[in-house]
Amino acid sequence: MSHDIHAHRILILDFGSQYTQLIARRVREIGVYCEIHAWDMDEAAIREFAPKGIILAGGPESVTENGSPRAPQVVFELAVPVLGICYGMQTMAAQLGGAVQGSEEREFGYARVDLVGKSSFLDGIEDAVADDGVLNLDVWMSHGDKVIELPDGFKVLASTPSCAIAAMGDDARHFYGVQFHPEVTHTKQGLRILSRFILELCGCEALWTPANIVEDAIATVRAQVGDAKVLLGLSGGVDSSVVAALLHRAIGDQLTCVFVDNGLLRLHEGEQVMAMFAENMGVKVIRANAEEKFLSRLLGVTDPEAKRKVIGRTFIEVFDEEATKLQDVRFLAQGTIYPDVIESAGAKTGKAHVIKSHHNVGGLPEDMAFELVEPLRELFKDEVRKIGLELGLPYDMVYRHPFPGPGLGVRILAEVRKEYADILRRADHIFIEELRKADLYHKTSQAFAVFLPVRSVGVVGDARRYEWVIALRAVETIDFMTARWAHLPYEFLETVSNRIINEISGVSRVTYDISSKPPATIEWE
Ligand SMILES: Nc1ncnc2c1ncn2[C@@H]1O[C@H](COP(=O)(O)OP(=O)(O)OP(=O)(O)O)[C@@H](O)[C@H]1O
Ligand SMILES: O=c1[nH]c(=O)c2[nH+]cn([C@@H]3O[C@H](COP(=O)(O)O)[C@@H](O)[C@H]3O)c2[nH]1
Ligand SMILES: NC(=O)CC[C@H](N)C(=O)O
Ligand SMILES: [Mg+2]
Repeated sequence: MSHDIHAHRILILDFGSQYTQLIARRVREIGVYCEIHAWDMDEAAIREFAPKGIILAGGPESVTENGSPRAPQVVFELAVPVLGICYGMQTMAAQLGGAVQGSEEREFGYARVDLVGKSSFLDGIEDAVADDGVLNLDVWMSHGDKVIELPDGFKVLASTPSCAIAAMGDDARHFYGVQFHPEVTHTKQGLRILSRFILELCGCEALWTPANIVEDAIATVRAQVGDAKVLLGLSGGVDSSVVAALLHRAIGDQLTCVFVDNGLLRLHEGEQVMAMFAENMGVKVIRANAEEKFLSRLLGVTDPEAKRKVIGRTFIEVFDEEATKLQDVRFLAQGTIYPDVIESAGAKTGKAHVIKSHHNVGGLPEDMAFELVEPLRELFKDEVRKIGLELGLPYDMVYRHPFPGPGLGVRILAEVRKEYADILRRADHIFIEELRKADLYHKTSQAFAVFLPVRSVGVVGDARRYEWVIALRAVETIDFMTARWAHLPYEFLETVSNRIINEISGVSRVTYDISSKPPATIEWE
């Protein structure tokens, strides 16, 4: 391989902020590999990680409280640049001899900071020049506490009327702190500020590009797998499709995909997956028709968590059966991506509540005979998509909305029955078809229909109708952790509603879900 794309890497220590993943995505966007670890990461592990620079992220706690988190001391002893953002800046100040003042009052939202003092960090980056000749930056703030005394060696780089030390820096050691959030798009020069830190001050090269990532992943998979056989569960969703394309390029015929028709898929999904992979790309795909099996196991099951568990177990059973038929399959490939890894780490440390069990995380049996191949483990969804395009998958496949493994099973708010699934599939298809027609599909992040097991009276062509209710759900989100319901035009919703009620005789009423996440989740179960 021509270069090690992981050699130039940034370490991000997380203090529990909502924005830490966003920082990581920005660093990757700049073209540099990074990892997020908890703030109490082991000192030896930090040394071994050998970062070219460290970012201390934000967090909900207050540095002024006893027992609040601190950065491991080694962070300041590695002789690499360190950037503290918000809580990260505050703890940096406190740990290096400055002082932080607590406050109940939060400064939240847009702010204009004055740039004061020269530094290799912020020089030449500005939004505007005020009448008095002072340079300004438009930034986004979210804090209560503030640094009131600089540590030795630091000077003030930016200030606002309410926050005298809005940025600080020590050019000799390349330690910097910003009270504002450069990772959010509201901070207009945020990406330039982060680029300056990562490319110029840390001296990282931008090696993390789709072409390099693909080349690296192929080499890694070949080294891991040798000439053994690999089985991949292919859903037709973005992640497993990208894994299929990647493995096909890396190991060709050693790859066999199993597409499981569990009876809970979208309309024509099976045919589309087979056409795309088996017919066009020459990938070996087995279609496992397991509708009977899934539906019979789901009989009488109404609890959402119970459904997810039944579906997860049945998937593994089908994979096992197919692997046995193929003989000597040593590896099971999965489309696990970086957010899955971060979120299940959170679940492991007990810091996060289990809201719902995603079918593919932690669902694998302990005594599983396979070794795992997970080439997307380090990637965010937007990176997975870029890799998909790099590998030649069509735009429509790469930019499709995600579809959960339990599929329509968690969109039928009752016992799963084939007649319900058939109605839901058609309603969902109409909704998606209209979104595409109205050029709204790519303006929403995820959209689908939900089957409500409630009967409602209607009148269609002079006749009474007493049938089921369909709810439409469409959201806008970047990370699927939080989401806003999509403000679709009324005329559009009207068209969809009319089509569903007119074309599907089992539906008498359509509603639109106007809940955001939180407090609601994206799926209804
Ligand atoms: N119908 C299916 N047949 C085979 N494997 C499946 C099926 N549904 C899900 N899987 C497996 O479960 C994994 C997780 O599903 P998940 O929905 O998170 O990812 P995806 O379907 O690949 O992508 P997307 O998030 O875009 O839907 C998939 O990568 C795939 O390996
Ligand atoms: O593969 C999956 N297996 C699951 O069990 C599962 N549950 C939810 N989702 C998807 O995750 C995203 C967030 O969904 P929630 O807000 O409902 O938790 C949304 O994109 C959901 O569609 C799943 N995906
Ligand atoms: N966003 C943050 O990192 C906030 C830091 C700290 N909790 C404060 O309120 O100032
Ligand atoms: Mg999916």
